[in-house]
Amino acid sequence: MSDDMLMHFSSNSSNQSDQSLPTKIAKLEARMAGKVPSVTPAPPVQLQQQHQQQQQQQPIWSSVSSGPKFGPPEELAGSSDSDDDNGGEFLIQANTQKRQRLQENDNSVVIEHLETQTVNDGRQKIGETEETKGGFDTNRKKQGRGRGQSNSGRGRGSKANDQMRSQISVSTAMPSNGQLENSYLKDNRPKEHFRNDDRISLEEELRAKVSILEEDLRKSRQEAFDNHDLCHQLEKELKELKDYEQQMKPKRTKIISDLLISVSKAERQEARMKVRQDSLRLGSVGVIRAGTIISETWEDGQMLKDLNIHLRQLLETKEAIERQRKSLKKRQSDKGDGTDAESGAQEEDFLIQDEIFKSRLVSMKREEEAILRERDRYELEKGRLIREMKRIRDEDGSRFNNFQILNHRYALLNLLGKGGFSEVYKAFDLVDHRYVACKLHGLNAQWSEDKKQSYIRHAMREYNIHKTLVHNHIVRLWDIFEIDQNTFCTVLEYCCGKDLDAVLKATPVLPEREARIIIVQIFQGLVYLNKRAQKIIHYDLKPGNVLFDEFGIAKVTDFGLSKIVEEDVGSQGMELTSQGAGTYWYLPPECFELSKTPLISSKVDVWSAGVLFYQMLYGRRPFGHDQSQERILREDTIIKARKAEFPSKPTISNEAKDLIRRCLTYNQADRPDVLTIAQDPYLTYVKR
Ligand SMILES: Nc1ncnc2c1ncn2[C@@H]1O[C@H](COP(=O)(O)OP(=O)(O)OP(=O)(O)O)[C@@H](O)[C@H]1O
Repeated sequence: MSDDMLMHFSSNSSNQSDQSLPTKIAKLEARMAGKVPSVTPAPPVQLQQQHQQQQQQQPIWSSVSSGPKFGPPEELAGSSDSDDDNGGEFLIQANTQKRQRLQENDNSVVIEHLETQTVNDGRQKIGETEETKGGFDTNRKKQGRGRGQSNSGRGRGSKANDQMRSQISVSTAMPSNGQLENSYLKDNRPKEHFRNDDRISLEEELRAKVSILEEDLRKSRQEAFDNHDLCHQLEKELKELKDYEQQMKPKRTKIISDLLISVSKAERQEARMKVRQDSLRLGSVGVIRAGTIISETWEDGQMLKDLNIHLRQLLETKEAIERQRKSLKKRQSDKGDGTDAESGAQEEDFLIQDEIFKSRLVSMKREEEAILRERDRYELEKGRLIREMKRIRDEDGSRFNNFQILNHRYALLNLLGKGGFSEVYKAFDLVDHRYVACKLHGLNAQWSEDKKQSYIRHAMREYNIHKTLVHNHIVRLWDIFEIDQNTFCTVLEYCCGKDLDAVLKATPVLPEREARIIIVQIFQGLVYLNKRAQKIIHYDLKPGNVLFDEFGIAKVTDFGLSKIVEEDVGSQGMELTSQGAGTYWYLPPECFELSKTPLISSKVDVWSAGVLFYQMLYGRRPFGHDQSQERILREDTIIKARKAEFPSKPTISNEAKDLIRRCLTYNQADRPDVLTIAQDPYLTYVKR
């Protein structure tokens, strides 16, 4: 072969795709010499080096795997044709290689063992922290998990693992090509030459990987340790906070109750001061003694005295003017009918004089009416003052007036009022942080055990009915507990507005629009009571049992006399076994039936609501308004209450009157029940 050609081939040999150059050169030389060379000439040193480089440049997966599948790239397969041409020589070489390989086998076993061990070591170490199922797959899973847990871990560990992953994916993606495998086996010589170096570099590579993984593991452990530490620290802080909260709770409670007590004390002082001031104007309670009997009497205040003096003066002046007018008329008639000019002037004088008196009398009438209105206002103020005086007196005499905390929870503040057997206090719930009304039921210590038991049974019945009621127009009952042997407490939703009784005392006649919305709310509460599985008759609907919250929402309260309607009750109602002491002005005729046990139903509440509505509109009750309870019973006032009369003033709509008539239907059988009357168009606010 010429030097030029040799140069050409040697320069081409730098092209990595031609890996069988030595063989080709040998073939060409033989062809040029016209014979097949008996001994293949040793490849030039340059080519040997290139071949070595090619071996080294083979991807890592080819050295990791010792199986034929992972053979060299396809150039080897491409050179197989020419290999067939000098097959004999190749066989000799292959045999020689076989021998060498046998010698090396021992070494390779050692190295393979090492490889396996290194990989296993790596796995084992990883397995110390995470579950290992074996193989790279497991490693991959770990890597995935690690990524989720630590970003830094991803950067370090993932590079090595990505490399491994690519090796695996390439190896699995390689087609199993028999030709390729054979050619690889046949042309295995260069590999044999570099096997040791490859194994060493592989070993180093694996070691590097293992150390990266170990480093990763160390860092993950450190992170886990740090997190554990942090967790521990947070737990400790939480516990400290809880302890602190626990420690502070009584202090906080104390601060809240102290503040509430200060406010309540200031309110008490203010209330007493106002009563003193109002007393000067409106009057006060004096004591009169008649022999050994001491009784209280009301002494009017300056306001009423002044009004009365004014009224008296007005009357006196009015009488004087009337007298003057009479004498003027007398003089006029004595004079007779004059026809001259003088008598004509006198006549005009009389007329003017009379007109002055008449006009004065009219204006005095206006003044008198104003004074009478003032007197009415005075009476209302006097009533409010008397109630407030009574409340203060009750508060002063109450054994719960010293701001006790009941049941470790309810801070009692000021007395709201006193009922027949109970005192109602405004209180603050220190647990739920809201105002409540605590109704303290006191049993008279003088009562027999039987009477006490009966009272408790009665109150428990009320509680059991009331506690199940949850409606916007029914006062909620939150709690019940015993205070001592003779006292227990029910905790109610606090309604800071006045009750309807107080409203009507201050303003006896309400505009129809206001009265209507109040009665609509009461009926909504009643509808709720009648739509439950266990229907309830309130039986004691009256202005004092309708409370208002801060927004003016009306709520029905006091279920002390209420009755649960039994399931098998007929259309006429259930038997009224315990008559109770409902307020007679508001009870229907059937409740006064004494000849037989009355049958009652929700129609009782319909009647009461009718009386309430009438009272709001006309400022008086339809039956027995000025009568005492005792007189109503004695005179059978309600039994005789066949028809309600409607005063001409104030003017009330026919729809309102019709509703009242329906509610006050004398005959119980003809009276609509709650659910029926609730359909009345006057009680619905649907736009038409
Ligand atoms: N939940 C409440 N919120 C605000 N004030 C209330 C509440 N319950 C009752 N009161 C007020 O407490 C006072 C006494 O109430 P209580 O129900 O004991 O009296 P009563 O109805 O007049 O008496 P009785 O129950 O003997 O008929 C009344 O002025 C009432 O307005």
